Amino acid sequence: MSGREFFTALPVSEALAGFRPGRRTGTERVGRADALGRVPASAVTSRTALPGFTRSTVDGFAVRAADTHGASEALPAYFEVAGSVRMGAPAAVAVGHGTAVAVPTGAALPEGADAVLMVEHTQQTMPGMIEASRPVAVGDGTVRADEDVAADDVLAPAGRPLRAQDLGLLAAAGTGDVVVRAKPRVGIVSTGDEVVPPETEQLLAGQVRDATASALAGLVIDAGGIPCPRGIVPDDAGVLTRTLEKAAQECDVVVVSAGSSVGARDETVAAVEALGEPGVFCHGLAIKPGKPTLLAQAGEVPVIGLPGNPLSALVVFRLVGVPIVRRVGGVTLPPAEPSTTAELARRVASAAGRLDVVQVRVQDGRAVPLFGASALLSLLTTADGYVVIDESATGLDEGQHVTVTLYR
Ligand SMILES: Nc1nc2c(c(=O)[nH]1)N[C@H]1C(S)=C(S)[C@@H](COP(=O)(O)OP(=O)(O)OC[C@H]3O[C@@H](n4cnc5c(N)ncnc54)[C@H](O)[C@@H]3O)O[C@H]1N2
Ligand code: MOO
Repeated sequence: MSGREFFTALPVSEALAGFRPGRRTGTERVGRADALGRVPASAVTSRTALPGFTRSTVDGFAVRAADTHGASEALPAYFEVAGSVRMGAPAAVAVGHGTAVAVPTGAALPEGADAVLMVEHTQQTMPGMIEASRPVAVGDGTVRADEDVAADDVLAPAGRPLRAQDLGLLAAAGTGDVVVRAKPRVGIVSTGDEVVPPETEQLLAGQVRDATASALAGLVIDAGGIPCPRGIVPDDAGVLTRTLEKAAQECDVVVVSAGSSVGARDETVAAVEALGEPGVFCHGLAIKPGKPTLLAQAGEVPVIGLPGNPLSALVVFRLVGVPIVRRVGGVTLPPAEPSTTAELARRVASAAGRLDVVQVRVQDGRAVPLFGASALLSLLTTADGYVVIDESATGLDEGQHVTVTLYR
């Protein structure tokens, strides 16, 4: 893999498609109660069919559909009620020609029945007799024994993080635990002589509390990973190299923020290069904000160098870092981000060949762009979401309908 020059910024789509480190986490078995958001390592299949028995979907009377043919208000069909089915138990009575068995919603269909008449379409004429004022077709008011899930059907595909409804289906199928990918450990390194721990009470002029590491930890958790804070490294090439080396040995992904621009103290590129083969994949992405982004590999471990400005770091990590963390954690079917469409409240300019990420507030169906230097983190906390202007566009017009990806 060849290194690229900072000022030949790589399009984001090319970076996402081309940068594919082979690292994948191992597998582990987790109980269903702990499986929310976890990623099945292989497809989870059902041992049995569900519901497993033919089931009524209405309160009514199980009958043979043929016995109701032609039934109407004027000329009802008559049935002798042979008994009733209890919930949670097999039907004790069968349905024969001209007989009906009372069934509650969800009960097992009795032998001989092939449909259920809704109670509203029947009338009791005398004790033990009902009349049906409408016909039913075979299968009406029922679900088949394998209609929800057939034996060997996939309950949850490999690579798609488990959602609440997946856990429900696993429970219905009696699946108590799942083999999932281990959560990727993501080493988070902050750099800069001016960056101090967030716990610092009093700042000297020139100092800033480490904002990026805390926010990145949140995004890592969202992406299904485990944040592994590796502290703040001063502007010292040797210390940075050793910190990154150790992080690359102990983590599945390494993220380092700041020092990847072109200033005199920007040591990150050299430190990443020192990690060895295959090395730097690209230095510079065609994205605003976030141009000084570095993608590299230490062996199979992805190393992501983010811009120093916290806003830029978070924008890039969301677009580029989160997919990498997910992939390492075995995600092949990433969840869709929540989004809405809105009318752009004012024109936004953008350069062709560059992806622009515009923070917006959404008010009354309108997306109001928020502008300010990428040094201003409060822009992100004010935003409801963001609009992406892709590489081919040179801006968006006022009144244009745009897709806003929403922050959860
Ligand atoms: N001559 C040029 N200067 C700059 C360019 C450029 O292309 N040419 N790009 C600008 C852009 S865009 C960005 S973004 C920054 C990124 O530079 P670095 O990645 O080298 O980051 P630093 O200079 O170290 O830091 C930038 C800024 O962010 C603050 N920072 C850093 N880490 C943290 C943290 N963990 N928490 C809070 N704040 C942090 C740092 O104090 C600086 O103020 O370069 C521009 N310059
Ligand atoms: O890319 Mo800087 O990351 O625009 O603020």
